[in-house]
Amino acid sequence: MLPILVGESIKELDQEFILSKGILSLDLMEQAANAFTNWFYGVFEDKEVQIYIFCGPGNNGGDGLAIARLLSENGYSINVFYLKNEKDCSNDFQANFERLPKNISATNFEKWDKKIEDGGIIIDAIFGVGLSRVLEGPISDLICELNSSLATRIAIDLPSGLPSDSVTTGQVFHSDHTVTFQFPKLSLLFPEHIQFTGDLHIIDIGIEDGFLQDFSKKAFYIRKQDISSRHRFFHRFSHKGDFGRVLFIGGAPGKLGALFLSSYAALRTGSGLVSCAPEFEDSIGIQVPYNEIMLYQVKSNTDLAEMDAIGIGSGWGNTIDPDYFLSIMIRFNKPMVIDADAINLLASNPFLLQKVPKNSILTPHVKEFERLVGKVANHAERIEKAISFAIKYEVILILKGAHTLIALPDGRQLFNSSGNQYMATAGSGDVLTGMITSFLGQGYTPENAAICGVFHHGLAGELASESKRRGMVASDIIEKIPTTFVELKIS
Ligand SMILES: NC(=O)C1=CN([C@@H]2O[C@H](COP(=O)(O)OP(=O)(O)OC[C@H]3O[C@@H](n4cnc5c(N)ncnc54)[C@H](OP(=O)(O)O)[C@@H]3O)[C@@H](O)[C@H]2O)[C@@H](O)CC1
Ligand SMILES: Nc1ncnc2c1ncn2[C@@H]1O[C@H](COP(=O)(O)OP(=O)(O)O)[C@@H](O)[C@H]1O
Ligand SMILES: [K+]
Repeated sequence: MLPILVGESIKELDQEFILSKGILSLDLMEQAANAFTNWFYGVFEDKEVQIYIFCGPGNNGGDGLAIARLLSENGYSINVFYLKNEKDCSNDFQANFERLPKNISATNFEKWDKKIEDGGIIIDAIFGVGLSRVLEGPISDLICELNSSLATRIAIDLPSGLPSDSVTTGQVFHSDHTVTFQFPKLSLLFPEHIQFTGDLHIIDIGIEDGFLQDFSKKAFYIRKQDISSRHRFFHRFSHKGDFGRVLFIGGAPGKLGALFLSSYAALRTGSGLVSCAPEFEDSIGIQVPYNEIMLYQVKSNTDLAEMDAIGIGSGWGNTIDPDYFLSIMIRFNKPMVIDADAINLLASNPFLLQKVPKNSILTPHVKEFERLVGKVANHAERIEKAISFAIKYEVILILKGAHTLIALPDGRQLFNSSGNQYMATAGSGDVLTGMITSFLGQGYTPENAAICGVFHHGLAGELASESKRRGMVASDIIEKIPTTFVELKIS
């Protein structure tokens, strides 16, 4: 998985990498500028448009100057604006300033006539990871002016004004695209920063993943290539018992659909035998809309240990007796998947939290999470609370949303890359519960079940939205689960 570096380690990385390779920081800047322009050529082919590059005094500005040169050599029309005179800028800024071709006009930003031609592109190379304080004065005014323009806006490494791993209260560049180097900066994954980040592109500037590993052992970004090694593989003689027997408990009157969505998602994820136990006094007469799903009744003497995994909470309602939940946890006594109303039950009966089987997987959305841990001010605090919760209760806490966070009991934090906004539709969380429970029942470790469930769920959502967009519903995600195995070449 791709390490996410925070704080001082970002600066150390740069230094150690150039030392180990025996190259200059200027060479690494050139690699970064080449990686950026290669991305740019793929997205913006029209060389007639005017490109306005705003360069700060540090190495982010240096990147901007190197990019200006490369784009100009490739036939694009470039206008450069700098914030400080050359002699007050970083060494690599100065070196790239000297290298600017004569045909590029470079002007102090205070002399800018504030004109942007129709269809123009603004590239923000003002500040990157070296931001040291909130923006103010003329720089803040400049960003405000740029944000009001109709141009396409692109940020290099980070939108200027955004700290790399915390929230900000100041002015920030609003990007349509953020092209960040090597790994996502943590703050780019915060929901409250979406208007600053725009579409996130992580580009490789030549620092190997192995090299990054030494700088972060805690936070990681889950990508497509991280998934297949976490899967179990089945052979020709595998039988349905090998694929696991799973049970879903939930579905109070009026909320049966949630239970069926979880159950059917588990079948599509590969479970051998799927049962569901709706929360009805007499559930035997209930029509299950899928022939493959069995009805089950949880009685006081039912041997739940015969199940390989249990997913509990989808549409369970708010009238469940906490002692009933406790008896299920005690009788099953293995990691289980706890979602929705089961999470609400834990939140209102904290004594139950101590009884949750170790390594269970909790999947709250933001509101359910706040019921568990109290109000939070921002996503940075939410992440901290998720980490502490997972460590304290020795569970896997999956905080759902864009870039879903998987907080592990050993303190590691994994951020998901798959999925999109069209997944914000009723029942899509129930589908996730079904998928994770299915992998758990197929014999995956809780960590691998969580990672595979979250990644495949997001990928299924992406595939379903290709033709459905905002009309996508949770059942469409389920129908695309099998295709995710094809896409990832999982048998
Ligand atoms: N890491 C990598 O792998 C690679 C990194 N590279 C690039 O380097 C970038 C980091 O460069 P960097 O360290 O020079 O910092 P940068 O963001 O340019 O800003 C520092 C300057 O801004 C100033 N300043 C700060 N805040 C301010 C404020 N609020 N208001 C006003 N001024 C403020 C600060 O001044 P000071 O705080 O000292 O007063 C200093 O002059 C990184 O994001 C990436 O683009 C690539 O080239 C190669 C690979
Ligand atoms: N913008 C988004 N990007 C990626 N995934 C998203 C986005 N919005 C929602 N999702 C995913 O959709 C699911 C929604 O779950 P949840 O809120 O529990 O829905 P419900 O309660 O309706 O089942 C989560 O897995 C979440 O990660
Ligand atoms: K920037």
